[in-house]
Amino acid sequence: MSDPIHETTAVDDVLADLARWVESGWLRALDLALARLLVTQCPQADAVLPLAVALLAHNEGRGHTCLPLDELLAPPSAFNDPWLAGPVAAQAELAATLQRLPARTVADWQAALLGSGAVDDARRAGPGDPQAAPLLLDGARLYLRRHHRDEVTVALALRRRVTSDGPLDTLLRPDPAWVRGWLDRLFGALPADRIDHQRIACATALRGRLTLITGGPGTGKTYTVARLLALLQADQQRQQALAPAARPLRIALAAPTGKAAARLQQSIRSALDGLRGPLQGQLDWDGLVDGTANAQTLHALLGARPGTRQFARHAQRPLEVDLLVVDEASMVHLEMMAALLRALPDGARLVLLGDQDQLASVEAGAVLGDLCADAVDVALPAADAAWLAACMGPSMPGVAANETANETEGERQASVLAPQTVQLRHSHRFAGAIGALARAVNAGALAEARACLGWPQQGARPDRVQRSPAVAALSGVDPALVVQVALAGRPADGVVDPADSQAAEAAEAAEAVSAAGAGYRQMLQVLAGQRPGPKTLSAVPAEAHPALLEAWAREVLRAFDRSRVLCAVREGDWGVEGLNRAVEAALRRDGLIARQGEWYEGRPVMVTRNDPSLGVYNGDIGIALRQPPGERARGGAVLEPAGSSHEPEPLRVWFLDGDQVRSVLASRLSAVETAWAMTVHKSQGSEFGHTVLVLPPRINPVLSRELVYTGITRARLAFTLIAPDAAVFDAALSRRTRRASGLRGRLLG
Ligand SMILES: Nc1ncnc2c1ncn2[C@@H]1O[C@H](COP(=O)(O)OP(=O)(O)OP(=O)(O)O)[C@@H](O)[C@H]1O
Repeated sequence: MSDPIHETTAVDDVLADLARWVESGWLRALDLALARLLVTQCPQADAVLPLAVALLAHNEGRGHTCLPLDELLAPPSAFNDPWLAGPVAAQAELAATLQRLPARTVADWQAALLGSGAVDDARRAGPGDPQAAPLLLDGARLYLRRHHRDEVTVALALRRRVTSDGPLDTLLRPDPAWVRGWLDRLFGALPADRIDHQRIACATALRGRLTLITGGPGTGKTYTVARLLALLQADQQRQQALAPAARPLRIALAAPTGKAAARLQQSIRSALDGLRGPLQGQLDWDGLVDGTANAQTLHALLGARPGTRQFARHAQRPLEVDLLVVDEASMVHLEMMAALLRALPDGARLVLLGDQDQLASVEAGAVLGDLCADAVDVALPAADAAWLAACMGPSMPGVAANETANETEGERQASVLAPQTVQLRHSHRFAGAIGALARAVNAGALAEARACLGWPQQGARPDRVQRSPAVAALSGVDPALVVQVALAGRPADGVVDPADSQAAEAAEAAEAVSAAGAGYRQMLQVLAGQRPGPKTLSAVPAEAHPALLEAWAREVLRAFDRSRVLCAVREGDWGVEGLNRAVEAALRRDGLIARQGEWYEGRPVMVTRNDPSLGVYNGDIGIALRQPPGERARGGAVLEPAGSSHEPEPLRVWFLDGDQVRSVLASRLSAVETAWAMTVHKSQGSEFGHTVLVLPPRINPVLSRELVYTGITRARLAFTLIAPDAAVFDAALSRRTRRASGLRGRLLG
């Protein structure tokens, strides 16, 4: 390392390798640019620096928050792990580059990086140091400075919530018998031999300032939270009776996307409606209903400032809430979680809901997975266990809150969040074939998953294919490649949303099996057939026109949600781009859409960038509709006569939030893409009557068990898999997504 000529050559060699990897497409130009920049700024740096920087940036782009040097430098078999990404050939090249460098061990790399001038030691670095280097080394993990800061913020804030005495602990705790009485009222009396994790979640939340409720789709997370809200409201009223100065409970509901927030609000509202009758007179319902009337996106809750990473709410100007419920927490990335925790007052309760087995957030971090990773199936500390046992009554013998607890403390170091984490295990929605497939996929049980799909053995081409010409015609896919999984069917225990009456379900199911193509055709038929025409409009006063228009838009949007094509990848014929083109072509051929240019009536679009001034957020889905002739809408559904103008009415894009619709002029939406097909990533937080999952013909780094599981669990009634090669499905199931992060380690007790 002392020979400057050798060093320069080694750096150049590494840069040349990186440039080649950019050409071959597995490294981004951006990764190389960052490596070059730091080499220019630190001319004395060892050749380790550009390689580490490029790999760190590459990892960051794939959702990892750090570069773990120990894993990078482990023998090749270990770094074959998909987290280091890239095709096999790239991994071989990387191995060759690593071999060429004189630095071999983690200690060599640490010394080289810390001596480069571009990397600070996290254990010595001060937070606001103006001389700070752009990168931080924390033990064997290399970070971009901001990821390190966010990770430390999240870990410290969560630790504080579960370990220190906060304002909640000074409040008068309810008596366990009082809690038990309320749980019986909210959930019904419990058979003596049953452990009910939904009740455990409520008792856990009552005691602490942080509760994590995880579980697959339909396991009753929202059902539980509605009851938790009622329980906390009852507790607040109890406290107000004892200490009249105590103020009413201030509740906030939030989710990462507008769609998920609307779903949360709707589910909570209908669950509370169901409780109101039995509990009339025992709770301040108006207070509770008012407090839960408005679920927001996290961006809106925190006051996102367009074009910056700043929020209006932060530690110095915290949120004014006593209880914050965040749904779809698996989609919350590290930076957002850090911002949320900074803005949340110490005394407030935080309840995170999500499915830890789903895909992690698009941006860096796998926060929910990290928080829950060690938190399930561990024995509880005695005090927590005693509290739960007292609240649950005889149904909870001894101490095991997580009844499969099979390790004692000391055998495994568990997360400090373990006592505050509850996993719901019983799906109330998925009892049929879709549920069986989702469970098999989540467990990586290939034989079982293949059996659900009608593929008898590994390596064999499906021999029991149910052909679906509608999907095939729509997407230009060979019908032999389409496999449909049976309908979800009615849940075995008969639990069905009131809205899903049996007749509607049967009709919808029959429609669903005829595949997404039929679903889109049906949506376009609703669009054309239910449009309020001049005759309908002239028969009612002008003030009633907006409501008619809104009802039409609502029906079109609901019809669109009955089916959806989801893709694993974006590019190619089997990706979002190709399938969007194929669907458009098929619908145009059938005369169902009249595409002229980019915009056409019936075009479904997804917003790709937040625009608070228009009230649209990344992930929102809307449909372009034209007002009936002679009417013109401005600012939603406020109509004005079009006068004598014969210009076509402008297209407006309509969005559905729960039951509410709103619209924006299509010409004002600059960041949107067509959404006949969308990625599984973007579908998180939504569900569709019939989901068609399309896998690419070749194995791709994005394929994983979590991706397939997330795709399947978007289906409510029917699921169709289009897999050109069964081996791709097998490969996806064999790969678990792993995200490099230090968060899990920072939360160990
Ligand atoms: N203990 C229970 N008793 C009766 N019905 C229940 C129970 N728990 C949940 N359900 C019902 O099961 C269905 C699914 O519940 P819920 O929507 O709360 O699940 P979820 O986990 O929030 O689902 P998702 O992840 O899809 O949002 C709802 O119809 C709900 O009313």
